[in-house]
Amino acid sequence: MALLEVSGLSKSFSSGRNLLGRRTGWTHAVKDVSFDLGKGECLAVVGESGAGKSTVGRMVLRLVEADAGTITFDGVDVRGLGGTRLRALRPRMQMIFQDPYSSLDPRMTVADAVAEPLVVHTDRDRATRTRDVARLLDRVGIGSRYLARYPAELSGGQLQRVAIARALTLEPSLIVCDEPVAALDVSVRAQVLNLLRDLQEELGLAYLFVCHDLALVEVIADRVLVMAAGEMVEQGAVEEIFSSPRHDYTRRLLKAIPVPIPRDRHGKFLTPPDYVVTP
Ligand SMILES: Nc1ncnc2c1ncn2[C@@H]1O[C@H](COP(=O)(O)OP(=O)(O)OP(=O)(O)O)[C@@H](O)[C@H]1O
Repeated sequence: MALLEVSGLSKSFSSGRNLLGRRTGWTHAVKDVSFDLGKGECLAVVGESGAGKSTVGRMVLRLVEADAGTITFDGVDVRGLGGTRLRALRPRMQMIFQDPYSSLDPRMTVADAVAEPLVVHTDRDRATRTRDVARLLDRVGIGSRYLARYPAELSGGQLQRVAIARALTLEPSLIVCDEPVAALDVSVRAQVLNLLRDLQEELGLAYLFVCHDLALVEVIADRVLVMAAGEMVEQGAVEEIFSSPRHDYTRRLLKAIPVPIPRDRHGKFLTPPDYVVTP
């Protein structure tokens, strides 16, 4: 059984109101999307802007309510869950957003931001929390001198590492990564991607990796789901889709791949100063 099974997922948003306050139309953001995601696997959801990628990720976590379809996580019908049972499931499914500046509370220190899920969802005492937070921050490459800093004092790359640590606090088995490196400087993208890859391997995490950059998909993902205008275009193993795309739309996306981040012979992204970033 897959960790996550999604079937027939659909969502429309009201796309505006006229002067009388009447709805003037609907955007069919996601139409009949289905996929499976195994434990420890990475499925990339790709497509152009507005294709419906983020909406799929948000529906899986119930941050946006689906209009139709089923979402089964570890055998549990996610759409059927209410209050307490949904809260109980939350720790196991986390999200990393594109913009770490807006995903972290500017009034919380780094230590408090990472500790917060532990305060809300566990009864660990302060000393245990402090130890766990320090260990997590260390694991994502943030030294203890940053514990008392505020988000405004950190760089984008450091903040995204803090957001990753926060997502890991409750030991999730699935993380929805919504364009997690798109807002970062090219020079730190590779570092954050390597971190995500290493964590996935170490912790057996499954990633639903929303992304528009196919150059990253080739390295980070096992399988890829291509979306256009809310619909599934095709899905399959990355090698299969990259070497023999069945659909013209996928071929166009593949042609538009920007210059990839260089990699070493093990597939690890090279980080400066191993290569020079030319803007
Ligand atoms: N909360 C919302 N209210 C109204 N329309 C929305 C909302 N969220 C998304 N949409 C619309 O749904 C469609 C799909 O949006 P979505 O953000 O899922 O696409 P995307 O593929 O992730 O694009 P991007 O890469 O630009 O984020 C778009 O037309 C968008 O404007």
